Amino acid sequence: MAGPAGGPAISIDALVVRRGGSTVLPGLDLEVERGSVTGLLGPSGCGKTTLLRSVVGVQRTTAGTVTVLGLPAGAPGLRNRVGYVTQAPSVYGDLTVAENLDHFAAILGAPPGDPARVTAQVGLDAHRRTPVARLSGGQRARVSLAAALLGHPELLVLDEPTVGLDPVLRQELWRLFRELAAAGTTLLVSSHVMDEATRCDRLLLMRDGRLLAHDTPAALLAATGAADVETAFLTLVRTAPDAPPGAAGTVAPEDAP
Ligand SMILES: Nc1ncnc2c1ncn2[C@@H]1O[C@H](COP(=O)(O)OP(=O)(O)OP(=O)(O)O)[C@@H](O)[C@H]1O
Repeated sequence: MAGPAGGPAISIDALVVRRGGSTVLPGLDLEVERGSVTGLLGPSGCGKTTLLRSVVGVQRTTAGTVTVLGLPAGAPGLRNRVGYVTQAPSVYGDLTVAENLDHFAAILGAPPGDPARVTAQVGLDAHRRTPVARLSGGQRARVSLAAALLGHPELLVLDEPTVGLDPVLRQELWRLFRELAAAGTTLLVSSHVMDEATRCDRLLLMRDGRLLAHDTPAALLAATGAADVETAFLTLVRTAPDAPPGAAGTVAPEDAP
């Protein structure tokens, strides 16, 4: 069922996506290695969520191919192998943390003990019996993350998982992401927060649905001569061929992520 174990986790070839009458991804190529943390960075509206949706197979695509763990994105065989956390928490407010996780574990056929394991991983042990509606926004986001960790997915696709979290929690979550990658999980993580970029193995810098760069943080800094990833990004934006005026996601300095 699995693709070749040594193959890339994600392989995208000439992907075109149109949404709402405009072309969001005009022809994107990408390979993501297994067991790595790849950060997807770019201004609001540049197409990050659209790319993540394409990887998990919930986005209607116009052309191109998206291969995930050796199978077409969205294939039934990937259901238990890919975890996806959207920006909006996707858990039931009227159920407790434990009830939510028991519910999703049953659907996935996750092993017994998995709900307790993932609850501890996201630091919500003290809230197991709390209805999700009574949690803070950051706690709710961690319940969604816990649900995505059920069953030990090989690929985790996380859309801005640290939004609304305080610095301590962000640091703890990044520690968890690094632990998961060290154990062989592949993570694709979108973020607006450039200081999180240095925690990634590789960075995808996106503008107007195009990848301006795909490299290690150190190589990006070396190539641009910038002292930090935000400056490197702006340097790349200035030197990249122009996008059409007013195109979605065009970076203005004050809009830089
Ligand atoms: N449901 C939709 N229907 C039509 N167009 C959409 C829809 N969702 C997003 N778009 C458009 O697609 C483009 C890319 O949106 P996308 O959500 O992928 O960007 P993003 O980089 O994830 O933004 P953000 O960082 O704000 O979440 C935007 O121009 C947006 O207006």
